[in-house]
Amino acid sequence: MKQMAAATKLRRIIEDPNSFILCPGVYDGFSARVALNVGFDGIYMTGAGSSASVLGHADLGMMTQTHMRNQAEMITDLGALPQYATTDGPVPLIADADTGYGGPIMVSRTVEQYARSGVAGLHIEDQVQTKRCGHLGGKEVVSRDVYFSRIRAAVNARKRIGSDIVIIARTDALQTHGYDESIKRLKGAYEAGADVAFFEGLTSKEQAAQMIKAVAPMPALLNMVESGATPSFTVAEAKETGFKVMIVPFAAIVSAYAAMKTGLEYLKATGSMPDKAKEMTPQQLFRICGLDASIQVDKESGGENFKSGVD
Ligand SMILES: C[C@](O)(C(=O)O)[C@H](CC(=O)O)C(=O)O
Repeated sequence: MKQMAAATKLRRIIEDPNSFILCPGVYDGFSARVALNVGFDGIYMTGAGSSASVLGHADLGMMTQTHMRNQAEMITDLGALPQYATTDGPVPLIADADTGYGGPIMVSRTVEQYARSGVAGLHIEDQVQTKRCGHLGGKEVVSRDVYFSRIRAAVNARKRIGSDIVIIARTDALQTHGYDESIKRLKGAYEAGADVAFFEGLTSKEQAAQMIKAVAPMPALLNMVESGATPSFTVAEAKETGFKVMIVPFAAIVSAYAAMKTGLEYLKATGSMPDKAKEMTPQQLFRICGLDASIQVDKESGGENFKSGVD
């Protein structure tokens, strides 16, 4: 059976009144592998995490469109591997697309390229080009008209290439323009053809519930940044509030940071790795990254490169 595109798969989930999708944030090939091995139905490419991983810099708009697209494509390639894809297609990736990286022409190009790279959904926001993480103070947003032109460019691009890629309209307007303006922006984005509402920086559970009602029937995404502007929601709470999608951008990176720091501090202090880390063999590490599937490819092709195994 021909596989459905990941975008179509995500679109069906969003359109199904009984579905909900939880996507942990991944930021590179390794974190994507770990999330896929754990078995999530969808994954999220965090721009903040990618910026930290690829550039070693904060989420201040330093990642270019090319960086982000390349990163997204590497991750969708992994989610399409036979060991992760289901009969109805690859594991859907929702990818951060920041401001779309320019005017309508660049937004359009971003949507086309993300779609061609197998991205299932992407979010475009209304921050100025010198953007920052949505949970930092001092944000600035563009006018409603400029924002809507970004959304229109995204929707037109999707239609032009006949893709099902899910367009998620994000607004960062709460900080400077307030709740009502943010709702106007999301509703206007829906009228312009966006599929999902992403109200950045919701400050309370009541506000989240109010927002869901206000934007209905537009489905909504919850950005669960722990210790950010938004209170902590469990998946059960997000579902009950009426969200369709929940992303947890820092799920992998904060876990990785804690473990990395502990291991490195231990090495520095003692001159040796912690016992737990020592237990992992190179083979085990590479098995996380598909070692056995790669060896199988060689074997099935008549290759003899791994005849005597790797163990
Ligand atoms: C969702 C987000 O765009 C991301 O890059 O993951 C960030 C997360 C963060 O930096 O807190 C955002 O909310 O702006």
